Amino acid sequence: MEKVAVLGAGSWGTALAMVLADNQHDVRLWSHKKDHAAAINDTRQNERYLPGVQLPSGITAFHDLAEAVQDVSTVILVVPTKAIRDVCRQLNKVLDRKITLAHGTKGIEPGSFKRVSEMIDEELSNQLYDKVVVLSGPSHAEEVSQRQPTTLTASSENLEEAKKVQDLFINGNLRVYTSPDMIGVELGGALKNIIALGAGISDGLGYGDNAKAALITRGLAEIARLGTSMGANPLTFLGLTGVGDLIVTCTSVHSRNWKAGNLLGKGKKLDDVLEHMGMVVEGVRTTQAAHQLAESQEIDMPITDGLFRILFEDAAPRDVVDQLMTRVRRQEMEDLSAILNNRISD
Ligand SMILES: NC(=O)C1=CN([C@@H]2O[C@H](COP(=O)(O)OP(=O)(O)OC[C@H]3O[C@@H](n4cnc5c(N)ncnc54)[C@H](OP(=O)(O)O)[C@@H]3O)[C@@H](O)[C@H]2O)C=CC1
Ligand SMILES: O=C(CO)COP(=O)(O)O
Repeated sequence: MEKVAVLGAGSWGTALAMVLADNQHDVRLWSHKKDHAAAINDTRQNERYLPGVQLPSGITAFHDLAEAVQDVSTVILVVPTKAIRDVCRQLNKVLDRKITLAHGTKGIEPGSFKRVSEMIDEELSNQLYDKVVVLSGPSHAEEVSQRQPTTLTASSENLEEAKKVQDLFINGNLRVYTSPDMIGVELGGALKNIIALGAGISDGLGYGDNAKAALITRGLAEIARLGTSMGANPLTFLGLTGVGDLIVTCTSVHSRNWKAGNLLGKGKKLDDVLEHMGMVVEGVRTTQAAHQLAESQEIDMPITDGLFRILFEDAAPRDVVDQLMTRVRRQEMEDLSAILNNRISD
């Protein structure tokens, strides 16, 4: 049994805490809100984020970060991307020894284009951990909390650290693989949220399965182009954290990104949609970041560009679909082939 702190008491932090408790670990679930931590301990439920789910007795909620991380061997960060830097700065003040550091957050920071592990590396004192581990894959909290079969990948530049995280989480309901391709795993998890917004819009507009399959596969093509140019292994995008997560997020009723896109497709305004959601919709900020990143890398990302125009320039979704359908004729794999050829010749 290990003492593990899960920082972020939203739907995903709570579901991951449940897996750890099922595996007999002593789990400290940290909420930055005092009344939220107290309510979790009192009711043994996280009513706001996972309503109706009974929490195992191995989970204790904390509001005081110092108490939450006291004597833990591992810290799992599961706050939204925009909160990562702030929580790391708070951790510097309260951690007093080296721990295994993992995160389950899916995003890219606008402006800096940093992946979550890069943000952590910039903020957290390097004496406190070795290499960050990312835990990612097709995994909605609602199903994990019902102990339905799910798969994840733990990736790190230090595979021993990834294996520690694999050991902590793996059980009969949750199969955890490892991967050395941190860049590919983090980018796949972050970028699929953009395509899921697009899939929701497509459904909201009343388009059918053909359109969604096209979005998923052409979305995967542009994710692979950007990811490969950033140094990822292109094969990673064919795995759980690439096409796997893309499928689940574009097709599941649980997806926050799909739901937000669906409301946009039905004509709702972005601000109203985000207010209505009440949970983080990472794809919105990631669209901004990926749009900037693609421009700086000179990578063609037409779906991401279309999403950017819908979200930030008030473009009409139907017009964006028309523009995507009438682009210049292409060979299906030409851009990715060119990027791979460049990498081989470098
Ligand atoms: N939900 C899922 O199924 C999955 C989510 N993820 C990823 O996990 C990450 C978290 O998502 P999820 O749990 O769904 O999000 P939720 O919206 O369900 O919860 C977010 C949690 O983070 C808290 N929070 C927000 N800002 C801060 C802050 N500055 N400091 C501390 N805590 C903060 C929120 O508190 P408050 O109540 O105050 O807002 C809330 O408890 C995202 O990157 C998401 O993409 C990955 C896989 C699956
Ligand atoms: O990453 C997820 C599933 O793997 C969760 O996606 P949503 O944030 O769209 O719900």
